[in-house]
Amino acid sequence: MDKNKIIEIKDLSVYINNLKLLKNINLEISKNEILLIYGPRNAGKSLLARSMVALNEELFKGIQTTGQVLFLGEDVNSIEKRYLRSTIAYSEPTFVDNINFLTLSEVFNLALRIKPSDISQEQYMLLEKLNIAHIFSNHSSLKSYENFENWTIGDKISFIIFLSLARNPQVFIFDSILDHLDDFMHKDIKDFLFDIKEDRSLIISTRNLSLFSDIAEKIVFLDKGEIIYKGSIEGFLLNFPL
Ligand SMILES: Nc1ncnc2c1ncn2[C@@H]1O[C@H](COP(=O)(O)OP(=O)(O)OP(=O)(O)O)[C@@H](O)[C@H]1O
Repeated sequence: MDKNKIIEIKDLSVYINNLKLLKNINLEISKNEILLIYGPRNAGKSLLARSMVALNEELFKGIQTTGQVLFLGEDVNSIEKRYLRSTIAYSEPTFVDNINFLTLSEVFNLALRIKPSDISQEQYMLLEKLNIAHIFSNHSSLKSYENFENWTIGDKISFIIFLSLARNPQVFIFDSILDHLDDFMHKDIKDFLFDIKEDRSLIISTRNLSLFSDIAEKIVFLDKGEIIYKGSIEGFLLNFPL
């Protein structure tokens, strides 16, 4: 098997209530690669992204899948879910809202089994790169950020990336979540993602190609559940000028 091939999708179709919403998808994702899943609203980006962590069946009734999604050669449906979702870190915009139901201490305890004030030097440096170290710089700041309602959306997205990284995943999937960053955060997060892609794969789904075309190598253009184009960004822009 090609060791660089991390995810392989073979003739994947997804039906909900007998409606074919993803149509015969074939796709490979390799190590060290940033792949963009690009397409308009309802193109099927989330269905495709979630199929890589076997999540659609858990979320929706009346779903039927044909074809296969392989992670390192193994069908994702036969991989233990907890392991699958720590090695493929999937995040999407509802995470940003759902985190409001917990406090910072609770999230730290659940995810890392430590208190926010007990982070290591290494973790602090990571938070610095993600632009959120100021929150962890002293007790009074930690106190004022204990409630996530006091965080900006950008800070919460950075924090979600921090938590995913702690589990050392081999693949990151950002399902539309990075579209919610402002321009200032965008540049820093993109630099950060470019740094961490070594030995990993990054999959970014977006409706806004121009935000990520400078860091991605490969693009899949989806429309109405079908792959319309798959290949290099340059090739895409030649065929489908923005
Ligand atoms: N649970 C569901 N029941 C019925 N149809 C669904 C369900 N989930 C998704 N769909 C349909 O599947 C299609 C693809 O949806 P999906 O959420 O994957 O699109 P998307 O490209 O991620 O869109 P967006 O950019 O708006 O997030 C849409 O037509 C959507 O209406």
